[in-house]
Amino acid sequence: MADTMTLAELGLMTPAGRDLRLTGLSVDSRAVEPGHLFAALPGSVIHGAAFIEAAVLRGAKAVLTDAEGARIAGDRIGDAVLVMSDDPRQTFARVCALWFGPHPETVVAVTGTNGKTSVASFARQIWMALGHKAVNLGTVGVEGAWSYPLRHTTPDPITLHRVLAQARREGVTHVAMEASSHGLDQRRLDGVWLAAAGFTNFTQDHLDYHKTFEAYFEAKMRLFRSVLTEDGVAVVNLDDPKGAAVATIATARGQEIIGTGQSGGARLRLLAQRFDATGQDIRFSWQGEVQQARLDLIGGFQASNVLVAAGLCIGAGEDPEAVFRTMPELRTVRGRMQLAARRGNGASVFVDFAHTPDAVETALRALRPHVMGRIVAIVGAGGDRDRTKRPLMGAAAVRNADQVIVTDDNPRTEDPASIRAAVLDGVREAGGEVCEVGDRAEAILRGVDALGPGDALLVCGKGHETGQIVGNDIYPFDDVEQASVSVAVLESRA
Ligand SMILES: CC(=O)N[C@H]1[C@@H](OP(=O)(O)OP(=O)(O)OC[C@H]2O[C@@H](n3ccc(=O)[nH]c3=O)[C@H](O)[C@@H]2O)O[C@H](CO)[C@@H](O)[C@@H]1O[C@H](C)C(=O)N[C@@H](C)C(=O)N[C@H](CCC(=O)O)C(=O)O
Ligand SMILES: Nc1ncnc2c1ncn2[C@@H]1O[C@H](COP(=O)(O)OP(=O)(O)OP(=O)(O)O)[C@@H](O)[C@H]1O
Ligand SMILES: N[C@H](CCC[C@H](N)C(=O)O)C(=O)O
Ligand SMILES: [Mg+2]
Repeated sequence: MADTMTLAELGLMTPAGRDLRLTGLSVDSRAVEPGHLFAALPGSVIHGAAFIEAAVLRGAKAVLTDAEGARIAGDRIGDAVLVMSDDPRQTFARVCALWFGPHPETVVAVTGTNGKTSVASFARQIWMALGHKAVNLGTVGVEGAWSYPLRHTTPDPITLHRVLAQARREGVTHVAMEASSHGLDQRRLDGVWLAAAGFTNFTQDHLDYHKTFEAYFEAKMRLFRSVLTEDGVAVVNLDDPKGAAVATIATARGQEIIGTGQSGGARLRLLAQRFDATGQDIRFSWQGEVQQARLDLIGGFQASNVLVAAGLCIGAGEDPEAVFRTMPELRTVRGRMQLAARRGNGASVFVDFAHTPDAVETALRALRPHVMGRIVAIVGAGGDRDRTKRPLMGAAAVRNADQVIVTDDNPRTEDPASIRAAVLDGVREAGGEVCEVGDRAEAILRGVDALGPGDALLVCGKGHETGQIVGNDIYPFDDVEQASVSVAVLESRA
């Protein structure tokens, strides 16, 4: 990382052709230190230009903004130098890349409503099995050959480039990162050079932010339209209804396509799956050549994620045969169809991160072929998030489970009872057996108690999370731990 850099070294031009030396970068006026460049970005709540005066008072020497920002700032910019850009978020992302210096040699990114963390983890596991020093970066932080906590799935460009440059210094050569729709829309990863980019699927989420399905899809497509260059490889799950549209966008950019899935046109094509209690065997073909592999992973959709991950590794230069040989070593991602506990009567408890209608449906349907008895589902929806998905999640649960318990999942600043009521509306509309248990620990206990021999419980929504967010507080809570505790309590009573 540079101690200081000039505007010219960062590729920034001022209207008067002035240059000056900067001591740092910030997007938040409260983080500005003397000599910083302050990026006054158009926000979803307010334009950052409203804070230019505060940033200059704290010593900002240069301000990067757009025409609207310059208008808002007026003469409050004082002696600081104004740098204008039509797309200041993109310019800022590129500035961050230059400031923090090179990232690991090979970076791939994956987008999609569901499956990003799983694909990123599988790609990292494949690389590590092949002897590379690799990490995945996203919802679960940075994991693998080097670890680092993160607050966002796709961090802001300052954090992202600081962390990537540090990973390189730690000897990391390969990174698989998640590209969230917020991150893509806000150009957070526009300064990253990608070898390959992947698409898993497109269903409902985050409409609170994007407003329409079209805007949500277009945000995701920025990965192929803008971030991945022409010589990058696009790995596209063609089984998704939007897969063909994604492939068309990538082809128009001249990107090489690796299609995955059951579709006839897939270069990495899934031919057959056979499920058992601990995982599945898959038959697939690579450019027509048939292969077979054992996956110790629960859920048919995990095979789809594994193929996208394999495609990304091949797209980034690995030998396909070597990649396929690593498949039996892949382990489930924390909190994704994770076997958390087993009762004395043989019933299993799985913890999964399903927090969208499609994920709830996919996860429950995927569990079915692994289970001989009934399936009980625990479901809840997050507060301060897309409200329209709540009844749809309830309906998805009741359509695909034999019994449903509705509970709380991070109510945040909303009234938990009204979130549960919205989920219950969906359950009742679809018809089916349901009970409401607000306290999540008790819901899990009751779910485990309901299990007979051969039954399974799927605890949806929190996956790897270790807290329940109520108001602005986070209370320690871990579904995997609660599942074990519940089994222990019930077995000791038996
Ligand atoms: C909705 C959203 O993504 N907001 C992000 C966005 O904020 P914003 O631009 O809308 O902020 P704003 O409040 O309108 O303020 C505008 C500008 O003024 C600046 N400001 C504000 C106040 C002040 O005193 N001084 C100041 O300079 C802000 O830094 C900002 O640049 O830009 C900020 C700075 O980069 C981010 O911190 C912030 O992420 C918030 C914290 C967030 O929670 N984001 C979540 C929703 C998110 O990004 N999630 C995704 C997806 C997860 C998933 O897949 O489910 C993720 O990648 O994690
Ligand atoms: N390919 C898939 N198709 C449908 N559902 C999936 C798929 N992969 C995972 N899921 C479901 O989505 C949940 C979340 O998976 P994962 O964490 O990999 O997704 P993500 O895209 O990273 O989510 P987030 O946007 O919250 O970061 C899983 O627990 C599972 O229920
Ligand atoms: N990245 C997602 C995770 C949701 C997890 C779920 N437990 C919830 O709180 O809704 C979000 O912040 O919308
Ligand atoms: Mg994720």
